[in-house]
Amino acid sequence: MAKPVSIQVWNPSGKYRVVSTKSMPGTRWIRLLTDNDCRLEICTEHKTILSVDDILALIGDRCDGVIGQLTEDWGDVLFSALKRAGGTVFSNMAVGYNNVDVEAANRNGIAIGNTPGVLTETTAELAASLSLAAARRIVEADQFMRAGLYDGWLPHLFVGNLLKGQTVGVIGAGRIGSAYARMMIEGFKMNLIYYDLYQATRLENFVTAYGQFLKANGEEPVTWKRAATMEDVLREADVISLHPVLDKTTYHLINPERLAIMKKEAVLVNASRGPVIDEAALVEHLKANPMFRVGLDVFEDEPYMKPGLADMKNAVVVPHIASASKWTREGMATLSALNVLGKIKGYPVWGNPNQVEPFLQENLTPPPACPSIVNAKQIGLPSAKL
Ligand SMILES: NC(=O)C1=CN([C@@H]2O[C@H](COP(=O)(O)OP(=O)(O)OC[C@H]3O[C@@H](n4cnc5c(N)ncnc54)[C@H](O)[C@@H]3O)[C@@H](O)[C@H]2O)C=CC1
Ligand SMILES: O=C(O)C(=O)CO
Repeated sequence: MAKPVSIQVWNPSGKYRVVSTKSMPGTRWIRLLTDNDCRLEICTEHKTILSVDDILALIGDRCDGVIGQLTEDWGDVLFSALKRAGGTVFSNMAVGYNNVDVEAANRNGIAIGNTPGVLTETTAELAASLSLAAARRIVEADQFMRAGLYDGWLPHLFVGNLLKGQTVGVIGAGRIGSAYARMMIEGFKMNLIYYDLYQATRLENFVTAYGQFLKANGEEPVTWKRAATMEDVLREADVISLHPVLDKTTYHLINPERLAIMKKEAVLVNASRGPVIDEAALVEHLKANPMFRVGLDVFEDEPYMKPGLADMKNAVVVPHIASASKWTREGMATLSALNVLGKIKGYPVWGNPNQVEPFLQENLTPPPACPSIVNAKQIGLPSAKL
C-alpha cells in the first residue's frame, strides 16, 4: 500500500480532479484550471523526486488528468492506474519526454502533453552562457578571485578561446539548436556547421542573409554547412552544442571514439539530456586534455555526476537550469495545465506546436485547444483548424 502524500487543494468542489505532482511557478495555470471546474490537487511532499508509488497514491481511484515532471518515471504502471481512475491525459512540464513510455500511454489511451516553444530561447541562452563560461574560463577565474589568489595582471592568466571567426557546431538543429546557432552566429560572428536528420532551411537562410549583411558592411561574411555525418561536425567545430532529443539514436552519441576526433581545445556543451554523452568517458577525456572544456546542464545519472567530474577545472556544471527563467517556467506551467484541461474538455489539438504564443498571452482567454499532444495521431485526437 502506497503511503499517502501531502497535498494542497484548490477549488475543492470542482467537477474534474486534476493532480500536479509539483508546485509550479506562477498562478495563471492554477486559475485556468480552477475557473474551468477543476479541483486541483498539488503535491506538497518535500522530497524532490517522487517515486512511482508516491504518484500512484496521488492518482488514487478517481483522477481526470495529471501534470508531472521530467524526473518521474511514467510507464505502464502509472498509465494503467490513471486509466483505471478515469483519467485520459498526462502532461510533462517539459518539452523533452524521454521519461515517458509513449507506447504504454498509447495502449492505455492516455494523451501525452509537452511544452515546446516557450523554453526555446531561454534554453538556448543558457547553452550560449555555458559556451562562453567554458571558452573564457569564467568559473575557474571566479574561484581564483574568491580564493584570494589574484595578485596582479599576468599575460598568461586564464587565457581562453576567442569565438569570433571560429566554427560553431550544432548537433540537433531543431527549435533550441537553431536558436542557439543564431545567437552564436549573430553575437560572435561564428561560422556554422550542423548535423540533423532534417535540413534546417530557416537557419541556413538566416546565416546566408546575415553573411550578406556583413559583407555589404565590409566585414568577413559568416558561412554555414550542413554536415553529412556527425563526425564532420566533431572534427571541424571549435564549439559544439548538443540539442537532439534523447532516444536510442542519440544515447551515448558522444563516446570515446567521437571525443578522440574532436579538437584538443574544443568546447563541448550539453543542455539536452545527460545520456547523450558517455559521461565516464568524458571525465577521462577531460583529464587527458586539460585544454578541452565542457559546459554541462544535464548529467547521465541526474542528480549525480560521474566520479571525477566535480574535480575537473575544465568543466562548468550547473543543475539542469536551462529553461529556468520566470517567464518560461510560468509558460511551461500554463502549457502543461492547458494540455490537461483541453483533453478533459474534449478540445482538439493545436495544429502547430512550434507556435504556442496564443496560449501564453497573460490577459487573453487561450484558444480552445490542447497546445501540444505528442501522441495525438496514435490515439486518434482531432487537430484544431487554425
Ligand atoms: N536542459 C534543459 O533544461 C532542456 C533540455 N531540453 C532538451 O532539448 C531537446 C530538444 O528540444 P527542442 O529543440 O525543442 O526539440 P526539437 O524537436 O525542435 O529538436 C530536436 C532535434 O533533434 C534532431 N534529432 C533527432 N534525432 C537526431 C539524431 N540522431 N541526430 C541528430 N539530430 C537528431 C531532430 O531532427 C530535431 O531537429 C528536448 O528533447 C529536451 O530533451 C529542452 C528544454 C530544456
Ligand atoms: O523541457 C525540458 O525538456 C527540460 O529539460 C526542462 O525544461
